[in-house]
Amino acid sequence: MSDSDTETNITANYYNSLPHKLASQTPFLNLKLYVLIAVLFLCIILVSFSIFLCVRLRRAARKRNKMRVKHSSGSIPLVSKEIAEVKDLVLENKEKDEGKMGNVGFEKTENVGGGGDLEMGKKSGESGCSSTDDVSSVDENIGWGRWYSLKELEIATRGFAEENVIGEGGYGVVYRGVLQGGSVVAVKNLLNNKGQAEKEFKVEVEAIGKVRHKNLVRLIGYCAEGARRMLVYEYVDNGNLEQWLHGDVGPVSPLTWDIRMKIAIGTAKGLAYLHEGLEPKVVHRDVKSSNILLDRKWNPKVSDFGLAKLLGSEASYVTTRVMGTFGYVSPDYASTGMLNEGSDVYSFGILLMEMITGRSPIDYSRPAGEMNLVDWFKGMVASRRAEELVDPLIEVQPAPRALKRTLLVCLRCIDLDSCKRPKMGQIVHMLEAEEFPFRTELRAVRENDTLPSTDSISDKIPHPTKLAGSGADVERSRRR
Ligand SMILES: Nc1ncnc2c1ncn2[C@@H]1O[C@H](COP(=O)(O)OP(=O)(O)OP(=O)(O)O)[C@@H](O)[C@H]1O
Repeated sequence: MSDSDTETNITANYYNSLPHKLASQTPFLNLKLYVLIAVLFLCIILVSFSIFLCVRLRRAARKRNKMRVKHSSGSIPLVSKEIAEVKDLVLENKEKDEGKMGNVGFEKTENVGGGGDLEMGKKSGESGCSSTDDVSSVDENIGWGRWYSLKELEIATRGFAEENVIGEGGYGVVYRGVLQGGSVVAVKNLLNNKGQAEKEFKVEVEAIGKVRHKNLVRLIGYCAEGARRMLVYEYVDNGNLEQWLHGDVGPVSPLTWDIRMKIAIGTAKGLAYLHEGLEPKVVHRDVKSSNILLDRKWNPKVSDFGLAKLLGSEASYVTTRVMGTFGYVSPDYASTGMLNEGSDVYSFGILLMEMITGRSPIDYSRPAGEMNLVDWFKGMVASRRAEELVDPLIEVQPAPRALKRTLLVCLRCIDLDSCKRPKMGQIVHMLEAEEFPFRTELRAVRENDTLPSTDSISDKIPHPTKLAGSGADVERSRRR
């Protein structure tokens, strides 16, 4: 091979080599190949990063949505982060306790005069829901409300869109919906949780389907299609009491003393109707601030009847599984499983304390002596520091007599002896009556120079945080 041949070969090799190819110009904007490759590589990295970012942001938004309650005005306070964490802690503890409980199984009950199972009133052969055009016949069928088809509720909630989520409870997600006629409703889409949805569904329909009271949230219908169970309620547009008490409302709470009393009295009226105005009577079993919905005029409406029990007159009801929410469950019900309306009265007493003080029943973020509201409350009353109990976010202090009256109602509601607790109807009168405390109560106040019952109550009320571990398995049956 000649020298010139060798040179030609070397040149040819060079032109075929990778470095040369990379350095060669491409038709795309006359860019060199390696520049083009670098640009492409950068683009791929950027696109992947954007996708990753989108996914993360969506996940975070979904998480936030779960914690948040959305409302049309956007002015309703979110529950503060502190409270949310405390709730999580309580839940964690509960879950541990439930774990300890093991598989207790179904609620074993001895019900004297209970309500029995609900007949769903479904026409035989139907798939479960009405269609829009058979509304009138369905109305005849169930009397108090109507069935909704899945399709109707899908349209009302825009396909159960995330932006229509109002909140999420242990039994499912609640959506805001607008029905075809324009009326606004809340749709609770029950989780299909091993028959629990069916149970909650039946209980709610049975307990409040026919009930009409301005202080009880109205159930206007339901949907049962295949395995889907949904409850349709009137929409209450101003959030719930928990949000207003523990959310971020700034230095002054919009809930003045008078508004709080209006809420307390309305709630008491709603419960009095359940206990004293119905046959069989209804025990709510989950009276707490997040179950008190509020309208724009601060009218309260008791909601969430998923744990309610129907008790016939003279009914005594024993359950091996105590239901309710940590901090609100009465000690006697927790330890014996004996259920009567006194359990709701106790929870109402705790709720009233919460309204006076602005504190949660159990708050792990507080110093040890203040974590348990009942203990702290009693201690303050006993050491005659009742004025210091009032929520610092209340700008105008209540009149001493009004404060005394309300504190007295609290203490009577949480009497360890459930028979000594007042009935809800009496509580309404006590809260409304200007002349209450009555002469006898005042005498006791004068004699003790403090509020009556305090001493007798003080040592007896068990620490609610101890309930779950003390053999009384407090089970909220919530299922997150
Ligand atoms: N009829 C309604 N109108 C407006 N908001 C409602 C209505 N019913 C429920 N909500 C809101 O939806 C959210 C979830 O309610 P839900 O009753 O399912 O759960 P919860 O009471 O918060 O928890 P749980 O049922 O586990 O005790 C709450 O923030 C409540 O304020």
